[in-house]
Amino acid sequence: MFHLSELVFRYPGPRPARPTIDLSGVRLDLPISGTLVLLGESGSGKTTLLSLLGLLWDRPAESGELTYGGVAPARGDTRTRAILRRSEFGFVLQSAFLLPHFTVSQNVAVPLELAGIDAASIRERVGHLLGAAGLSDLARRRARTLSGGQRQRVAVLRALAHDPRVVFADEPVSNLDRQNAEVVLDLLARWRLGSLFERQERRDRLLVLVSHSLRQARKIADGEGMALLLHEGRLVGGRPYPLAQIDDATIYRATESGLEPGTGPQVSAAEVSP
Ligand SMILES: Nc1ncnc2c1ncn2[C@@H]1O[C@H](COP(=O)(O)OP(=O)(O)OP(=O)(O)O)[C@@H](O)[C@H]1O
Repeated sequence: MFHLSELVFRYPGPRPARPTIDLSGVRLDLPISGTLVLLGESGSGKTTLLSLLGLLWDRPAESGELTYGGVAPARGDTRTRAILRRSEFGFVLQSAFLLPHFTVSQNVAVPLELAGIDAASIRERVGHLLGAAGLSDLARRRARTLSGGQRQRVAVLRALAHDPRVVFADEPVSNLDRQNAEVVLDLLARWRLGSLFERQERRDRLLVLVSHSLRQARKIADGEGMALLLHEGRLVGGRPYPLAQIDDATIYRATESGLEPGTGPQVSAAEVSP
């Protein structure tokens, strides 16, 4: 469970007029299950909120509280953040930060090595993942020689390799052609639902997804899922909505009229517990 309470965040540097993320008055409990889509116009704070949830900022929020599994790493506690990130989370960020001089296999193996898994099991799992992504032929290629689409597939495998509890994906298919996009979406869905690793439990993984496209988000979430709709760093309606209850007109109304949390867009907001 993520728990957020009154979270306010500003980037360091010249103090902007308003915080980048302003969840004053908002308390959220987000279970580790299903898909959580961060929606909103460009600059609304989606990537920033994703990086806060992913504990990528060693500088904590300006005020408020964020805990994961009951743990709130203290200011400056970079070690706890790093341990949680590498054991519990996987990241597919906008630029695929692969290790350029490592091979494809070595890149995918990184989280498994960090987890201290034995060499034979790593080889087996990496082979399985490369096969699932159609990358077996490229196992020995240096990452720097890959195309953009290949690189993104490797980045997704690396994010999923240790079967993390939460995967954060920031526009994971926005720069991909249809074929590569299908592969990436399929891998994310199979990880979440367990079939990628023959995991029985289907409901204990969370995909946090940033997307510009409601249609794409719906597809990835498989018709289910919750959405946080951001506008200028604030949470429209002050709560998550079922993805199925949001349409493009809702997003347009919310972002055009600058609705404050609480006044909400015209979604039929049945009390929702995400
Ligand atoms: N490292 C940074 N330092 C200072 N300001 C930043 C930084 N990163 C982002 N911002 C600012 O924070 C605001 C929110 O940015 P963010 O990237 O979270 O938005 P977004 O909704 O993900 O946008 P997009 O859809 O265009 O990716 C923007 O005004 C942006 O200029």
